[in-house]
Formats: sequence, structure tokens, C-alpha cells
Amino acid sequence: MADKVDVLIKRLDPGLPVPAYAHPGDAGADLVAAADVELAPGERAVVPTGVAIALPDGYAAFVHPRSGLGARFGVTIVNAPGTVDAGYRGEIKVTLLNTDLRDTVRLRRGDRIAQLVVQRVERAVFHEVTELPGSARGAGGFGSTGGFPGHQHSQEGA
Ligand SMILES: O=c1ccn([C@H]2C[C@H](O)[C@@H](COP(=O)(O)OP(=O)(O)OP(=O)(O)O)O2)c(=O)[nH]1
Ligand SMILES: [Mg+2]
Repeated sequence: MADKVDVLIKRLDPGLPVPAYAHPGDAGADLVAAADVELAPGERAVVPTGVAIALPDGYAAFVHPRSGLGARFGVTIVNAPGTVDAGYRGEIKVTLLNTDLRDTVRLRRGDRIAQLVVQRVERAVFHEVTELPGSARGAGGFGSTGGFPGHQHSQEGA
């Protein structure tokens, strides 16, 4: 059986369910909207979920978009994945964005709008140096390996 972690949860709206995993083995527990929301094309809104949590030290929760909302309606999360810190006791909120150029999206209270992934996280101890150790990648990034449709691979500008 996979590792499990106990997370305290407080319902701020007793009429709504606590986050739930749809299937065994799912990484994300679905979060619901605590209010109706209407998003015009290109519009975003901070949507309450009706829950607050207390994570153990050494954990964080990440608010991920749902692929179905993205594929069907173009609804995503502006700051995906949102980070819920272990010390945060406020309501979890989701900043939804309607990326569709034509259609307004209407979501109802109780609709599943995002999914919460709880993960262990490390705290870094930053050691300042003047030179970093070399690596195979070096400073290449932002498409340095090419592979874009219709474009030739180029080392320039990497
Ligand atoms: O999608 C999100 C992202 C964040 N939060 C909450 C939990 C998190 O612990 C807190 C702060 O988030 P973050 O550090 O990303 O925001 P910030 O803009 O840096 O605000 P702050 O200055 O409060 O840290 O807001 C959410 O409810 N949903
Ligand atoms: Mg912050």
C-alpha cells in the first residue's frame, strides 16, 4: 500500500464535501467550488473551495488544474500548480482562468474545479558559491534541444 499522510481539514461550508480521491491510486483529491462562478472569455476569478487544511511540517499541497475542464472548456489555473504551505490556515482558493476566446464558462457551486496533490517537500539550505560545478546541460534551456514543429534545430540563441 502506498504511503499515507494524515491531513487535518476544516469545512468552512458544511454543505460541501471534503476533498475526495475519485479512484484508488489517484494523486489528486478533487476540490469543489464554494460559489457559482461565471468566466467570460479571458476572464479569471479567485474561487473559494470551502476548505482549510493543516499539513504536517515537511509537506505542501499543490492545486492542479483538471484536464477535463481544460480540454472541454479551456479552463485552467493562472498560477498552476498553486502552492499551499504547511503553515497556511486560510481557505484554499483556486484562481481559475477561462482561456477560451469565444465562450463564457459557467461553473456551479459544488462543481469539481481543481485537484489537490499532497507531497513531501524538502527545505533547501542555500550555500552561496562563486562558481557552480559543470554539467552536461550547462546553461542550455528554453528550447536549446530543439524539436519544435517546422523549425530546424539550432544551437544559436540557446
Ligand atoms: O492556488 C493557491 C495558491 C496559494 N494559496 C494559499 C496557500 C498558500 O500558502 C498561500 C500563499 O501562496 P503563495 O505563496 O503562492 O502566494 P504569494 O503571492 O507569495 O502570497 P504570500 O505573500 O502570502 O506568500 O495562499 C491558495 O489557497 N491557492
Ligand atoms: Mg508566498
